[in-house]
Amino acid sequence: MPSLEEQLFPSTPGKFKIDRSSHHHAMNRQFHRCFSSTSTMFLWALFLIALTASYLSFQSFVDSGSKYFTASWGGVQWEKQVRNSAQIHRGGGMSVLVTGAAGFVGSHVSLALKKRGDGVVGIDNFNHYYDPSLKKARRSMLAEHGIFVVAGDINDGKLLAKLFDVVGFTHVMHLAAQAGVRYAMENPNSYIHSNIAGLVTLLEICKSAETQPAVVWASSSSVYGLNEKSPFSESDRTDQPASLYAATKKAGEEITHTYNHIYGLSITGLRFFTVYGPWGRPDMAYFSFTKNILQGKPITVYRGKNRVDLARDFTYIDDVVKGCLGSLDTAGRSTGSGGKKTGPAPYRIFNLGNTSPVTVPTLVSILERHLKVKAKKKVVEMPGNGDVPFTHANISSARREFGYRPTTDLQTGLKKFVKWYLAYYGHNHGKAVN
Ligand SMILES: O=C(O)[C@H]1O[C@H](OP(=O)(O)OP(=O)(O)OC[C@H]2O[C@@H](n3ccc(=O)[nH]c3=O)[C@H](O)[C@@H]2O)[C@H](O)[C@@H](O)[C@H]1O
Repeated sequence: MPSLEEQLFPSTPGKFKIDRSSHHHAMNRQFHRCFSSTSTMFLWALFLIALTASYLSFQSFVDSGSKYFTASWGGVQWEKQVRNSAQIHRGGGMSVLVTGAAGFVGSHVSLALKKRGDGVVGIDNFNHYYDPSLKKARRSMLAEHGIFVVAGDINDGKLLAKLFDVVGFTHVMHLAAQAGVRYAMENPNSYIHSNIAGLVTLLEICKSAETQPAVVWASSSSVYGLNEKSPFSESDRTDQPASLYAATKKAGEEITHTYNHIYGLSITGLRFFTVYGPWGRPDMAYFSFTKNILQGKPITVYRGKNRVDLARDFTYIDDVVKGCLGSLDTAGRSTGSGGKKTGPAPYRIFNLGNTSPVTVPTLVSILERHLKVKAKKKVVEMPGNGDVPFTHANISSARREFGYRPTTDLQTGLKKFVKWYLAYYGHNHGKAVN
């Protein structure tokens, strides 16, 4: 389809063919006669100029119109919603911008903050990495508690700047990210878009704010990569990532460090260890296993080299939420203003794990017990797609700094997850109905 511009002003000379065949001589003569007088030519030129001018003004109308009509944010009503949501209802409370608020950890943290009286504004791009209807359901749940989640991308600097115009956020809880270890091989650019470019856009806005917020953000246990020293301590090496996901999270740790160093932003990076629970992520193993077991479909259980089972330091969502709030409470101020540093600010990194790894086959047997259904297991050797053989957090640093103490074992946490899953989806979710 030629563009409107091409149709009006063809750029290819070949498209303006003058038919010289004898059949059309009469028409051609008329055509020439038409142009023979200079006054007619002048009129034609005027007509063309008018046409061009009206086309150009139509174009600019379309441009400004699309900006106006497609904007999903802005306006008096919208600003009011943002302001109301950010309102603090306790003495000494904070106003927090939560990115990825319609996500798993984001929705839980938003709710916990709101419940204790802090102001919360969420932002989420509702992408299709997994079923957006679950994200929308989380947003409705948050709306019932007076939390407004703005539909927008953290790469939209104008939107972020606007949010900071409307609310003087004291803290940013940055949880928006492209998650998933193995999906990085399918869609590497989405990791760069969210975890690198989006992070930088967000930090640029934070550093430019008149009163800079303190930033707490989600790194990942995956930064330990092929580290074999166990348990993993924050000071262990993190220069051997096994996936692009891990590499972008590691890059995030370095990028946030430069913003701390140059602009005085207070930074806390949290290395989450395979977080699970109600309202969780459907792409994660415990969630997809549950779905498949209930549907009577086989599940694939990866196994490491030499038939060694894979293990994860599965961490229950409520424990992680406590860690997030503890981090926000102890974050310490950013020192800069309007892009200028006035002194050093804290830069911290904490493991938020459970300190007791569980193997994947054990995870499956716990699910079987809770679901009262036997799984059809297909055990295959771990493909080289980004997985690491095990994770195990040393959490003494978070314990020391803000009393982090996980209290939920996998058995108990999965029971709560299964209860939520059955209430939300029912027993027959996704089953073919005959
Ligand atoms: O701690 C993190 O920082 C990361 O935690 C999570 O990654 P992982 O620990 O890989 O969790 P998850 O996919 O649930 O696989 C769990 C186990 O099941 C095994 N697994 C997986 C799928 C499958 O089909 N079969 C299987 O055996 C698999 O081999 C693994 O051993 C987050 O997704 C990630 O976003 C990031 O936050």
